[in-house]
Amino acid sequence: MEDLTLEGALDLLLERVSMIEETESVPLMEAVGRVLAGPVRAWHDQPPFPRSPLDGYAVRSEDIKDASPDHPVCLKVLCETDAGHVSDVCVTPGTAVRIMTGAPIPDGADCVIAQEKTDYGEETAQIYGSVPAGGNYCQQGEDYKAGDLILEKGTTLGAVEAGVMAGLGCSEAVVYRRPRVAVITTGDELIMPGEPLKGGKIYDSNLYTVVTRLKEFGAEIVFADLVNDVAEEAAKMVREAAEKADLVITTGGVSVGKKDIMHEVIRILGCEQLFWRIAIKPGMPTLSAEYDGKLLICLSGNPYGAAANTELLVRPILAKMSARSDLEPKRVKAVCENGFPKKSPVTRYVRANYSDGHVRIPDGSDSSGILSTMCGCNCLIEIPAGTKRLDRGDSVWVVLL
Ligand SMILES: Nc1nc2c(c(=O)[nH]1)N[C@H]1C(S)=C(S)[C@@H](COP(=O)(O)OP(=O)(O)OC[C@H]3O[C@@H](n4cnc5c(N)ncnc54)[C@H](O)[C@@H]3O)O[C@H]1N2
Ligand code: MOO
Repeated sequence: MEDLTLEGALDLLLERVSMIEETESVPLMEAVGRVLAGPVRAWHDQPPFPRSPLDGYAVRSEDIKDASPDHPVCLKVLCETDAGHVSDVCVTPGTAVRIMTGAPIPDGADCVIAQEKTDYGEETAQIYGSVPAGGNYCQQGEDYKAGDLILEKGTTLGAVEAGVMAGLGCSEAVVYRRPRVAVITTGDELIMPGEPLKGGKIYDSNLYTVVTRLKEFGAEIVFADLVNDVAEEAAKMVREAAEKADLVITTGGVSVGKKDIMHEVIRILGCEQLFWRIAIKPGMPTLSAEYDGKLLICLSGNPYGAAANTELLVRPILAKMSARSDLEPKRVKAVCENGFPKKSPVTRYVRANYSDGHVRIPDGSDSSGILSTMCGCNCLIEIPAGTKRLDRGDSVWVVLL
């Protein structure tokens, strides 16, 4: 099993999950990042009426065709119409309606002249220029027409899509339910941030890295807790978490030490083990099983290993469950701006910064146990198994975070 590649591990995991088909209606304000469960069609024209794109006068182009600063045309101003109000007057030969940006253009007018090209008259207005028919005239439905397909089923809603739906009059969006994920961190050494630091203890950082990243991927976190290195307790917690979740992620306790309890947890739960060990670093001892029809993915406890494998292993699973192609890992080619001296007996993923075709490895330790040097990084460099070293100028694949 040690020859299992990342792709092989992903195949084993992905074949056991499917897209969540359940749907729900959510307030549009909270719908960003959610996936539309059906197409959105317009039920009215946008804009719903012809409107003025500027402040000026709604006129008949015919009336002002010969107007110029030297030979102004004088029109009778019938009334004023502002945005949000409808005027029932009709612009007839020799007349105009004072109009503000966004107001409906009254019948009879076929163009709008900007107020800067007039004397701003209230009773009568001197017009100093001409506008062709249809000039400064936003047609009803120029954005979209009733019946038009506005957003396709499967669209991941962003801020712009939310605005477009709001423009249509939607206050809710019908979307697929989010994947429910449980996160459990294991280790006698762990204490929660906020508690006093005691001898031999460290703060639990994985719970925060993994939970917050999964939230960024759109998961609903239904369970998040830490547990001591006691297999029975951890098994109880996994059982409880799996009742609520579609997917259970744990960190720690997967290697070969006496306290690496996750192997025992799997036995206690009577799980089908899918794999243990992947030929990647970090994350070599990753363990996976299926429990009660749900995936249990046990990541390495090393903080960088947990963070990197949340990207490499968990993210593609959530992409599939939530039908979010925008979550699929993106790989690009880049040229190294600096080198990496270590050998890579297995495929290695090194934290780095990608910009404009170039990639730079940060100063400081690349160790699996160290997280701080990952701050500000936006990619993982994939160093193929068997590579002796990376040099400046080498071309590499990077996985964007
Ligand atoms: N004799 C061997 N020892 C180890 C091997 C091996 O092949 N033979 N593999 C090493 C590799 S590679 C890895 S990766 C680690 C994986 O260990 P575990 O996943 O079992 O993780 P732990 O031992 O529980 O923790 C590792 C490290 O990370 C710290 N940790 C754990 N959880 C958290 C957390 N939630 N927040 C912050 N830090 C955490 C923990 O204290 C350890 O220092 O095994 C190697 N050993
Ligand atoms: O596989 Mo471990 O996460 O390298 O250090």
